[in-house]
Formats: sequence, C-alpha cells, structure tokens
Amino acid sequence: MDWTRGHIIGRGSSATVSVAKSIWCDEVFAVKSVELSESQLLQKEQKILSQLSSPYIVIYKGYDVTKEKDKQMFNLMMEYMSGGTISNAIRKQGGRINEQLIGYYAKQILLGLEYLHSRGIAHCDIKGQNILLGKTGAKISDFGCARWVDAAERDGGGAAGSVEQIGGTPMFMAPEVARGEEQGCPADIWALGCTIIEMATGRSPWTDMTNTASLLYLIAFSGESPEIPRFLSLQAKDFLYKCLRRDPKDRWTAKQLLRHPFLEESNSNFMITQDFVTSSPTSILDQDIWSSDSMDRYLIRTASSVDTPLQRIRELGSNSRELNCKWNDDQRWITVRSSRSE
Ligand SMILES: Nc1ncnc2c1ncn2[C@@H]1O[C@H](COP(=O)(O)OP(=O)(O)OP(=O)(O)O)[C@@H](O)[C@H]1O
Repeated sequence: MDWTRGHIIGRGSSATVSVAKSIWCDEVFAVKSVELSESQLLQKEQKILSQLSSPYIVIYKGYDVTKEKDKQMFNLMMEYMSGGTISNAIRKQGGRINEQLIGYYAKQILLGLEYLHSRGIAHCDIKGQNILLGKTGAKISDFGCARWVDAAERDGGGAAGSVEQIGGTPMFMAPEVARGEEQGCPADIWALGCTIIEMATGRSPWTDMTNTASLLYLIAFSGESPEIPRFLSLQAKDFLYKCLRRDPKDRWTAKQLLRHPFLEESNSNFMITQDFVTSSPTSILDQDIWSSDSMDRYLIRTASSVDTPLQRIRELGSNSRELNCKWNDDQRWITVRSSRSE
C-alpha cells in the first residue's frame, strides 16, 4: 500500500504513532513506527495483531518497511481511533466517567478479552492508556506485551524457546505478576478491575503510591486489593470484587463476568457523548502519580530457584533507572520501557 505520513498522534516508550493516508483512496489510518533495527517488539505485536479479528480490538491494516531520512522504519498500520485513549478522555474532562458509560466500556473491553483469552492470548497491559475510543466505543490496542499463554504451542509466540517474560504496568499488575510467578488471562481481569477504578475515580487504583518497589511489594504481599469506590452501585462493586480477587484461581473469567448483572444493563447501542463524562475536583490532574515510574511499562524477571520474589522486587526498585533499554548480566532482566523522557 502506498501512503503518506501525517502528524504524530501519540508517542509510546519506543514507538511513534502518526496518522497516515493512502495515496490511492482517501482512507485514513494510524501507523505505529520504529526504526527497523529496534523493531523486535513491534514485529511481535504485528504478528499477534495480524491474527486477530474482533470488533473490540483495533483493526490490523498491514505492515511495511520504509526508508525515511536515511533510516529504515518498520511500520504497523491500524485503523485510526479518533477518540484517543480512555485515560485521555478522563484527563481532558478533568474528571471521571459515570457508571453507565463505565459499564458500556467495561463490556466492550471484556468482549475483546473474551475473544483473546479463548485464543490463548493474554494482553498483559490492560489500562486506560491502551483502550482506544472510536465511533463504536472502546477497543483494545497495544499488543506490545501480549503473549500466548502456552507459548510453547506457538512457534516464536512470545516466550517460546527463551526465558519466560512477565511484564506490564506496575500500577495495574496482579499479585501473581508482581511476585514474578505467572501472567495469564486472570491477570488481564485484575487489570480490567484497576481500569474500572481509573474510570470511576480519575485516580490510580493504588492511591498515594509513587515508588515502584513499594507498590510492587504492596501488591505482591500485603493481602490487599485496590479500594473499591464507595459511591458505585452494589452491582458495580460486586463486579469489581470478582475482578480483584487476589488468588487468580478465584477471579472470575471474562466469560463469567459478561453474565454479571452489572453488564446486563449495558446497551451496545449506547450513545457516547461528552455528557457522560463529569467533572470531579479530585481528578487525575491533581496527582502526579500518572507521571510516576509506576505507570511505565516494565518487563520483570520471573521466579528462579535462586532468589525470592522479595529480592526481585528490591532489585526492580533499586535498578529501575539504570535498566532502561538494556539487558543485565544474567539476561533475565530485560528492557524497562519508559514512556517519559528522563
Ligand atoms: N490506532 C490508533 N489510533 C489513534 N491513536 C493511536 C492508535 N494507536 C496508538 N495511538 C496513540 O499513540 C499512543 C502510543 O501508542 P501505543 O500505546 O501503542 O505505543 P507504545 O510504544 O506501545 O506505548 P507504551 O509502550 O508506552 O505503552 C497511544 O497512547 C495513543 O494515544
């Protein structure tokens, strides 16, 4: 496909996302680009996204390699989502999203998760920043951390043939992930619960936590779950309890949650208007947690026989700054991707 690159619409830790237009027709799409020499993760994302087809997942449009200003670029083409991310939507309004709209988005995210999980894929980085909004509502995007749950089944599908990787965004990490034990479909459900709290309160799921090591310790060992907003309806609260059970075996699956009464009322023809976003004096604008380390994406070391989860968390806390974009000696710590410029 011949196309022209337009203005930048988003920057992640490694990639830049621009609008683009086909030369032959007026189709507008989004293109996520990175230098070819550093495109390993984006190529993995392309491989996973190209196999997916669901109304609740951003539509894959292809990929190519281009030469721009003497650089070879790897480009992943996707549908353009004009509404930006859920986090942007909250931030723009300086507020929070009302319960009816939360139910509507939660149902769409769950339909996307059910589709992924039924194919043995865990997204591993569900959060407001990775849910894009468009004319039909919410879709899951950014498959940079996604993996096949049983990687050995898929040739090259994530961790196959290499040391198992666990990753995601600390603020949204499930206890078993923070401990470096496992990262399967239940971890996406925990992250969905955290995303619902993000939508309902305009705050991070763990308030007053800005230090990544302390946050991971709290999630891993405290026995606590994020506080469920008191002002939500009983059904919404119950839905969140089912998402935020600390034991992954007790957490409800996407399929079960889709039958929860909280979502029964959610109408798929629900009209999205600005009116559904309300102002709140205690919005995410009031806290700097969203620009803290804990909102960056991390890939963390998995459990080994020679250390304890506590040791791994301590290392993460003390090394997080130095870990940017490099492997460490034993090759099990890998890239810490920061979405902010230092
Ligand atoms: N299809 C799209 N349509 C519109 N905007 C998009 C699209 N894809 C991405 N964006 C914008 O670009 C930003 C960065 O995209 P994305 O999260 O995929 O990059 P990333 O490098 O994987 O990010 P990170 O690693 O920091 O999570 C998004 O937050 C969003 O604002």
